[in-house]
Amino acid sequence: MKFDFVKWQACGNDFVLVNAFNGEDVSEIRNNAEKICDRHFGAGADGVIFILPSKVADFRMQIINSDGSEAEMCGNGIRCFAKAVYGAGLTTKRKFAVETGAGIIIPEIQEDGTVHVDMGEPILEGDKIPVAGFGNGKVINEDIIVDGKNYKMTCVSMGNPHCVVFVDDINEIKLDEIGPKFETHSAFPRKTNTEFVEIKNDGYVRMRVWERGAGITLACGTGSCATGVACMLNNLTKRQIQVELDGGILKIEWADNNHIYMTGPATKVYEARWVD
Ligand SMILES: N[C@@H](CCC[C@H](N)C(=O)O)C(=O)O
Repeated sequence: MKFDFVKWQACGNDFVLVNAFNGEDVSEIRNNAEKICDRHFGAGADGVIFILPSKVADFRMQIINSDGSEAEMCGNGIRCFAKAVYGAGLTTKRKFAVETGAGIIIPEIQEDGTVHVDMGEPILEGDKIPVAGFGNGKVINEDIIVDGKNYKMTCVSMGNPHCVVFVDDINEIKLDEIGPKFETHSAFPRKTNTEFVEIKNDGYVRMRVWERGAGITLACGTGSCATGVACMLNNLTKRQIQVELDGGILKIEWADNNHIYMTGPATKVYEARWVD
């Protein structure tokens, strides 16, 4: 397997980006995502992202988690994607449309190098909320028992599933122990990403994440959007907040048009060729 790739990171959430915009066959790369993401025997990444052509948008983005599973959307990834396609000269537009498993997402590269993204509307009920046993209604501040302990969860889909849990002290959460138990809990037939959130004030929260298919990561963009929505649904914050993650800070807004807007950085790390 030989292919060129570019390593990107956004708030420390890191990705191998592969350009297949001209219709290259990337099935072998896709099937080897777990090996490529391995931090000891591979390039090391939280996921592999493919730049693909689209019939309905300027581009299509596909994200494969580090365990080889496919996700519908990736918030940090789309900021990397936006700067990668612009930097590679695949578009001259700074604002464009990207087809994802969560619908059309619109990133816009700002003058300061950050990327402002229209992440679309959050989904609060229906079949995209993967919570069994709670009917099809909204899941806001509902009980869930995980590993014998009762937690209050709010479930938000940004195209991909998120379970947001508010805690008094985030430093007391043993993410590596409890994260996998949420991910594979029977309440979530499609598994879930889980965000633990401590409210600092009505405009600033601290969040740590256990990602479906990737485990502990330094940041999650869709998870930050879901966190913002959950904060606002529970009347804990204003509609514009900053989410402090282990790898950086994201600005999240739930606007009057019901769209979520996310703003944050994305940085190229290196270019390389995989040869094995
Ligand atoms: N880190 C991403 C989310 C990646 C996908 C997630 N693990 C899933 O399976 O849904 C982000 O920044 O949104």
